[in-house]
Amino acid sequence: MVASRTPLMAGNWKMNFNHLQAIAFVQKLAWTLKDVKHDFDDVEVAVFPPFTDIRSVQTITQADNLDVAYGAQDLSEHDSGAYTGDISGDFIATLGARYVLVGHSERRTIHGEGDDVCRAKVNAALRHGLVPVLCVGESLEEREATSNPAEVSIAQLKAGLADVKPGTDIVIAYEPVWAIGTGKVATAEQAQEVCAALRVALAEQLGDETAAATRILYGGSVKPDNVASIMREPDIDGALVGGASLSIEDFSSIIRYRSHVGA
Ligand SMILES: O=C(CO)COP(=O)(O)O
Repeated sequence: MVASRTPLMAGNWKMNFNHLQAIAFVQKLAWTLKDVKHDFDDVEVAVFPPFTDIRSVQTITQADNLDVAYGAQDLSEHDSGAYTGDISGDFIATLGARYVLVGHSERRTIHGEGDDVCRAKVNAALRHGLVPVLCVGESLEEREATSNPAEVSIAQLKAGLADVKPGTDIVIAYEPVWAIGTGKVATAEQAQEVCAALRVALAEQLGDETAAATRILYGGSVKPDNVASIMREPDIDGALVGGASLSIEDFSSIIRYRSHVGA
């Protein structure tokens, strides 16, 4: 269990960067962040590269003694065997990864992963000592069809965590589908409203102590110019960044959000 809600700034590279590009990117990120460590002392940084890059990211972070965690963007719900194309949580953990995304909206919509699959994947991650980052969020149609914008996310959270025990180290990422890759960021108030409701749902499911210690991230068009206002909200403990995490300049600025004017 995390002792406190250390802010987590996570870059989801999606299907970008081959392993050679990943090496160049992480080396440059290390170089860029080296002299400004005091700006983000108490912030945890993580990247989520494609599977084929993880070994290279491990090597670079070890060689440079770099304080950047990494994780996979998905995992198999199975541990080993005849599952062509699947990647086991065991393989990911053996590469020194700390995290794994589960139920990203692109997996849910493009690959048809429903709540049962997400639940099995959360359990698989935990079996291998990985911290699952369970992604939840509503589509525009779902948001418009209800008076409670948190309804869909709460249902996804409860289903995904159905077998999780109190005290387990997990991360939740609220990513409204209508804000992903669209440039349409949720307002800080909209993001806070759902994240606060998710914390209440966490408390109902796993108890107050776990809910108070669990990090809830916001994702969806996070950029250097909106991250500080999002991070000011009391129930938002970090960001899951897509497009802007592919730019050294933008991602390092997001990591250093505390140094932004007015932050
Ligand atoms: O899906 C996301 C992160 O997982 C968000 O992507 P964008 O930051 O590109 O909107």
